[in-house]
Amino acid sequence: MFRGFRVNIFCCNKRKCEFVAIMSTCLVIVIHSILLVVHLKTYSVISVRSLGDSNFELLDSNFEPLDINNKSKLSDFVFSTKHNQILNRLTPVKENKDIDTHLQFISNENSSSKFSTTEELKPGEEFMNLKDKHYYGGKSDQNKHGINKGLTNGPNFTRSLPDAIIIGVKKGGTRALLEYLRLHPKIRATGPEPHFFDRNYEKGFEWYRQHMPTSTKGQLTLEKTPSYFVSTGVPEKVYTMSKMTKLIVVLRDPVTRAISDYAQLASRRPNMKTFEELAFVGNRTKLVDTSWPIIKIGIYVQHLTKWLEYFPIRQFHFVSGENLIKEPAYEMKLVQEFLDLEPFINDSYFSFNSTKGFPCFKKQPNSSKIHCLNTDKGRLHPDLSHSVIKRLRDFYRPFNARIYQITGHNFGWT
Ligand SMILES: Nc1ncnc2c1ncn2[C@@H]1O[C@H](COP(=O)(O)OS(=O)(=O)O)[C@@H](OP(=O)(O)O)[C@H]1O
Repeated sequence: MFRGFRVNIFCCNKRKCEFVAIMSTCLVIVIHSILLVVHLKTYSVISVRSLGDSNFELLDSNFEPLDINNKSKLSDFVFSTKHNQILNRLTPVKENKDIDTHLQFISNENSSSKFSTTEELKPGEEFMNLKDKHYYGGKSDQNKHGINKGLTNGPNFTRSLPDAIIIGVKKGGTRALLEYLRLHPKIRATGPEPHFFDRNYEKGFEWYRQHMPTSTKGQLTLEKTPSYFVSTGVPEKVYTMSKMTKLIVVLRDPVTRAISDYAQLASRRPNMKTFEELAFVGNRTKLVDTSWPIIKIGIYVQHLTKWLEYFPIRQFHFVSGENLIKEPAYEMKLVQEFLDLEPFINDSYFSFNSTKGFPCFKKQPNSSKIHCLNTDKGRLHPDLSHSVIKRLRDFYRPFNARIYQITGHNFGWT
């Protein structure tokens, strides 16, 4: 009877009836798929950004920070609301020797049929690609250039363009400085280098902001990309973002900096020419080859002059790369002053590791756990002859003298 009723209502003949049945089934499938996608997008995936063993943030599927006290949101996941317990439920964060930021993309345990795999993302590249796909809105405030300074993601969280940038120099000790600065509760810093002003500028400031960590009111946002110091056009672009940006430069003896840079390159390219072959030109004259980027980076005054066309010298802070190793707490005191921060990072955070020959640090002064930078920081340098070193020192001396004058600081490079 029911069959007859359906046929009477929808179908004039059998073929038409079959057609209606197929179309209805398709419609139901499409509606289900849409609902599934909406559900997945909204609830089923979260990411976790680990900032260290006890420090991390949870982001929802739109990469909005999750308020972990908001149980209604978390109830979508089978997680305990305690930080460590949440972390324990993830596949272990891959040992991160360089304490860079790691992201993990995990499935909602409630919806294993939808996402059955756990995908681990590498820091940096993958993190950025993934985030490119997402955009989240929110209230924003604009600076005088019309660029949004901050984007509000709820009552407490904001992603802000950086207040300060460690712009250089490559192999100066920039990673150490950034990791030390992270110890300060008023500082939020990116792990990977965003390379916004030298490689990703065309992606726009919104892209840049997405790569900044979340921060709360009163916290400073920071990033480090050492190539900014020497890259053409970067000073103007940073100025366009904000002429108030504070600029930090870690300067290291340009001779040891060049050797360090070479050691890094050579470690990746086994058949590389020797340092001497690359650093000098002319068989007899043996002039220093200023076109070799490794040499060119060390002519600090040339690069700084370009920055000074846009920023006054008072907006820079120069850290001695050598002293950052000898007296990290003292250098940190100066940086904190420059950033108008309470002096928080002091001697009690550092512990010199004589095997490594470098300071390591604790995340809490009374903690027994000591963190050191990866072994690619503090590499063995190639042995160069005295005459090679002397020629390089003679070459850099006049440029160094100008740097001492401009910065008002004698770095003591002989
Ligand atoms: N605490 C601590 N641990 C290890 N290494 C330290 C530290 N402080 C400063 N340094 C020095 O940092 C040098 C690497 O500099 P960067 O971090 O700026 O390098 S990079 O540009 O980001 O590749 C690195 O250079 P090399 O020694 O030539 O490897 C170190 O001398």
